[in-house]
Amino acid sequence: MCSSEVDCAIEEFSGKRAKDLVRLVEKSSSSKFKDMEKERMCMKTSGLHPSNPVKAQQEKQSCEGRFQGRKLLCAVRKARPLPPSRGLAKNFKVNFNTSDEGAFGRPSPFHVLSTYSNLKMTVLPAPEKGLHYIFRYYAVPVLMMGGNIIITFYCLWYGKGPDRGPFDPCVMMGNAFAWKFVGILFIWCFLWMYIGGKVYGPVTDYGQIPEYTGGGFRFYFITTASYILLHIPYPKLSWWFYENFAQIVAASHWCGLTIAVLLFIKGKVARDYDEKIAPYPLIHEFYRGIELHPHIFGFDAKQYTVARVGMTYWSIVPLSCYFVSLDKWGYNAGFTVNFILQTIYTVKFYFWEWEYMTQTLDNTLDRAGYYLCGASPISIPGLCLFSTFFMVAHPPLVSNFTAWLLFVMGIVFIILEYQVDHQKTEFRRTDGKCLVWGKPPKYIEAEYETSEGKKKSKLLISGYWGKVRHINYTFDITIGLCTNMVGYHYGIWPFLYNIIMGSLHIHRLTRDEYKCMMKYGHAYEKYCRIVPYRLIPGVV
Ligand SMILES: NC(=O)C1=CN([C@@H]2O[C@H](COP(=O)(O)OP(=O)(O)OC[C@H]3O[C@@H](n4cnc5c(N)ncnc54)[C@H](OP(=O)(O)O)[C@@H]3O)[C@@H](O)[C@H]2O)C=CC1
Ligand SMILES: CC(C)=CCC[C@@H](C)[C@H]1CC[C@H]2C3=CC=C4C[C@@H](O)CC[C@]4(C)[C@H]3CC[C@]12C
Repeated sequence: MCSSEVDCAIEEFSGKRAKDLVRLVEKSSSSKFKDMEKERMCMKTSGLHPSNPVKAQQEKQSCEGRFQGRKLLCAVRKARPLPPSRGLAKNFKVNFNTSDEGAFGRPSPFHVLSTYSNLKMTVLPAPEKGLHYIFRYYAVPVLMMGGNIIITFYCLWYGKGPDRGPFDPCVMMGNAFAWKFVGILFIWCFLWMYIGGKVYGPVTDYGQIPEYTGGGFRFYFITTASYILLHIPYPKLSWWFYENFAQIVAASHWCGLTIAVLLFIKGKVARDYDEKIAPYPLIHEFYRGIELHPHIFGFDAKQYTVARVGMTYWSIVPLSCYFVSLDKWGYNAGFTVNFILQTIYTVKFYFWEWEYMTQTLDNTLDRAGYYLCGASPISIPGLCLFSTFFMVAHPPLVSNFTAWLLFVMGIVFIILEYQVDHQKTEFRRTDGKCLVWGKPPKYIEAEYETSEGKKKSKLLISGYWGKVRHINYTFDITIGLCTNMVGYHYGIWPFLYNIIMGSLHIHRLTRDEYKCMMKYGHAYEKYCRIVPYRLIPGVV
């Protein structure tokens, strides 16, 4: 006999495990994290823990009762009916009706767009079908891929300035110069993947040790120097580059798309690791990617497409556009500032490439699909560097003083962003035995589960990481603003990168927090309580 309506509902749900789960949840002191914590606990109690994919797969059936969990919670809380489906995670949400808002707040609307890729798709059962499913797994990939192409080519046409002529869709096929240029660039980057020692990333939960090519800094200098030296035999090289830029981006896009298709086929038929992944609609898998660290021709696909091909554009686009602008208009303080800041940002990237490859979400959470590998060869030159291209035909009108003030601010933000990223890397590298702002760091001990059992980690609460949870994103946004602000007289156009990357940053931070919450549970909740702000101290 059940002693109460609540217990009846619990027994009806799935026995003692569920009862423990709900009681634990109800006891939880902080309700702002209940949704996430319940999700974790349901996964644990039912064997569906994210870090135990194989076991999870075997026991997947045993979580059948989770759908009744929603019914159960209504009884437990005598609450309002649950809100409509939120897709993937919904199946585990035993109680969604928390009225508390807090540091973490309600699951953000940005979750809808999230890929949650490293949360072991194995353990997350296929989402329920419905409108939300169609939107998230069909519409979002199509909109992102289609939108990316349409916006890029429209902007590249418009950015050419008053003498642009009518829009010609044939640019999307490239031309002979563009294909030669892109062919050489891709092959050059390809060859450099074999030069330089090996660098290893953190072992994944399914036992893969990601392997990357070192020597990024040397690659950057030799590539940039070679490009500059090529101007001796071909003095008009920068002009050719600028005049054929849309075609170059188009050819680069076809190459990126081909790599994304190859990665998709490889993920379907020849995975490097037998990581169990739940099936999703093909278009979503293509967009999100299937494998986490696929190797093609013996090297890491994400490093090749993002850190080598993509970031090479970040070096040669500003260089070419600056040469052309000098030729066309002479010295312009605004353009000079834009060029120098873009260049320093690239140098900083290569200086920090190892940390990018081993520590960042792109490489620990995101999979190798269209989003990273296919889009980088088009989006880095076409969107990230659009403002620089745009300013060739629309020279900045800011005063020298404003331009150099923005320069100083940009440099300060680049240094700050580097310090934030480096502070975390050093802290993790030394396992907390380092100085942060001259003092031994404070941290929260966190624990997470992997297929080899429990592991320990630390969450830094000193230094920048003790002030705001994603202050590196804030600095990244401000670097972009200082770089492009020199063109503000031309309205919204120079800020295209800021708008798109700003949205990607917000999407990214929700994915990151979701990942950390699932990985560390209460420890991350504690971190969010100690450091309640996400981007700006005292504000948001
Ligand atoms: N210009 C551009 O287009 C973009 C630039 N960037 C830049 O790249 C850099 C890296 O960004 P990204 O990888 O997204 O994010 P982060 O460098 O913020 O890395 C997030 C990860 O760091 C760990 N972590 C979080 N909080 C703490 C803490 N308090 N102490 C210790 N470890 C913690 C967690 O991983 P774990 O599981 O190891 O605990 C978390 O998943 C940033 O500087 C960002 O601005 C990023 C995106 C786009
Ligand atoms: C669909 C669409 C528009 C996708 C664009 C995705 C990519 C072009 C970007 C996604 C993540 C971006 C980056 C992450 C981190 C970086 C470190 C920073 O120091 C340099 C820039 C970058 C490599 C940046 C580049 C663009 C992305 C790969």
